[in-house]
Formats: sequence, C-alpha cells, structure tokens
Amino acid sequence: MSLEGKKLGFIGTGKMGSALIKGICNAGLFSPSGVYASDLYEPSLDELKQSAGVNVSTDNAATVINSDIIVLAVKPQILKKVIAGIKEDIGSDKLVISIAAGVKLADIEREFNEGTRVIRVMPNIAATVAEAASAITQGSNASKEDAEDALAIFGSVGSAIQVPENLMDAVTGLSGSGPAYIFPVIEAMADGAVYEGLDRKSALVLAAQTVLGAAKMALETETHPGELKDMVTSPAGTTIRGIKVLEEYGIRSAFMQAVIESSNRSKELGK
Ligand SMILES: NC(=O)C1=CN([C@@H]2O[C@H](COP(=O)(O)OP(=O)(O)OC[C@H]3O[C@@H](n4cnc5c(N)ncnc54)[C@H](OP(=O)(O)O)[C@@H]3O)[C@@H](O)[C@H]2O)C=CC1
Ligand SMILES: O=C(O)[C@@H]1CCC=N1
Repeated sequence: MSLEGKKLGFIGTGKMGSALIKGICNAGLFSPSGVYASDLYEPSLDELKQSAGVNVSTDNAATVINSDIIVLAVKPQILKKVIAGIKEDIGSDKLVISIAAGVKLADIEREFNEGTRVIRVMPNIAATVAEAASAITQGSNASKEDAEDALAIFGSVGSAIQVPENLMDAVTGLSGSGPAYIFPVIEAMADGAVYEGLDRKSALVLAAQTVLGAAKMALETETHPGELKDMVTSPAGTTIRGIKVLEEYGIRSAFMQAVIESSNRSKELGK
C-alpha cells in the first residue's frame, strides 16, 4: 500500500484538524508515532497528545520536516500566511493537502515553489465518528498515487470521492457544512417530542437514531428518497400530517437554499 512508511502532518489542530487526527489514528491507518501536529494554541496540542498520543509542536516547520504528507487545517483567511512560513521546507518529495473552504488549487500552488504537489479536500466534522463525507480534487503537480493516498486517508474516516475542482464549492455547501444543518433538525425534532411529554434524553436518542436510520436506508437501499418517504406515509395516517406542515414551512426550499448560500460563501472565500 502506498501509504506504508509515510508520516502524516497536520498544521492546525482546531475542530477539523483534531477530528481528522483522532479519526485517522483510530482507523489505524497511521500509528500515532507517525503523526505530527502543530498549532499556535497549546491547550489543543496538549489535549491531542493526551487523547491520541501524536507528536505535537508549536513549530509548523517541525511538522513539515517530519512528514511526507502535510494537511493544512487552518482557516482560509490565514492559509497564505501559513504557507509562507513553510514553503521552503516543502520539496517535491512531499504532498500538501489543503482542507480550506473555497481556496482554489491554483491559488494554493502559486504560494508554493513551482512543482509542489497539492490536493484539495473538503471533509466534514463526522470524521470524529468515522462517518465523514469527503471529496478530493487533484492539483496540477499531484500524481494519481497522491490522489489514491488522499482517498485512502479521508476514506479511513468515512467515505471519500474524487470530483473536478469546479464542484468543490457545491460539495462544501452540501457535505462540508451539512452536519450543521442536521444538528438543529435533531434538536428540534427532540423538542417536539419533549413538548409532547417525552424526556429529553430519550427524545434525543430517538431523534438522532431516526436521522441515522434514514441516512443508512438512503445509502444502502439506493432507493429514491421520495420512494422511501412513501414507505412511511400511510394514507390518512400520522406521517402525512407531519409532511404537510414541513411543506407549508418550505422545508425543501430552505434546505436547498442553505446549500446554495453556503456554496456561494465558499466561492467568495476563493476570490
Ligand atoms: N469545522 C468544520 O466542520 C470544517 C472545516 N473545514 C476547514 O478546515 C479548516 C479549519 O477549520 P476549523 O478546524 O473549523 O477551524 P479552527 O479555528 O477550529 O482551527 C484552526 C486552528 O488553526 C490554528 N492556527 C491559527 N494560526 C495558525 C498558524 N499560523 N499555524 C498553525 N496553526 C494555526 C488555530 O489556532 P487559534 O485558534 O489560536 O487561532 C486553530 O487551532 C478551515 O480552512 C475550514 O474551512 C473544512 C471542512 C469542515
Ligand atoms: O463553515 C465553514 O466555513 C467550514 C467549511 C465547511 C464547514 N465548516
């Protein structure tokens, strides 16, 4: 396997960096001793060292020097500055992976020395529980093997597909941001049951399991979601009453528009 013997580095150990590091180590793809992480925020490094046993440092150059594959997990707004601090330590023997929303491959490549191998990935926070949905796209100097490595790394914490770069904003609006659309749905569905008298803990378990079960059915039966909905909706039954309310509140339009607006923001971040 092409990842064998390679060391993995993370610059930025905030919400997404930490989720990926823990998920990837849990999956056993890299041993913690082969993972290097740096950040300016020492408490997050301490926490990572404690929980995942990876090597940590406040020096990004140390991460780069020790690693074959370096994941840039800092905010899009500071990506350029971070690259400026590491570019001289990145030769053609290293692969750079950016998970920054919106920032285009050409703009990332321009900040590095010529020939730098770059891959762009949009993961999501469900890497925490090995259920991320990620898409990768290949830079102009990255090889097929680099893409395979990225698919293996992100595939170890969920599912990962390859898309053309012009679809990365759509992916960001859908699966990158998507968990944040579903958490309020779970909370609100539980609220409805609490209103009807169910205790909060049971309501949250049932709401979350309902979302998980529906998602699993959509993935595993490969049946159109409309048809799956019809399987639940008895004539003159309970479900159709609920569906009518959701339609009255414009649920489909709201979710569509959320994905479109988030994609638009990703496009803005890339300008
Ligand atoms: N959160 C998510 O669900 C997803 C995020 N992403 C992308 O992942 C990236 C990180 O997002 P997220 O984890 O949410 O953000 P966070 O702010 O949680 O994490 C970024 C981390 O980078 C640190 N940092 C800042 N400057 C430097 C530096 N010079 N060198 C090293 N580390 C530095 C920050 O420290 P400090 O706080 O001290 O500034 C922080 O700990 C973004 O580009 C985002 O677009 C992609 C998909 C999903
Ligand atoms: O909100 C954001 O900008 C990041 C990118 C995708 C998910 N979170």
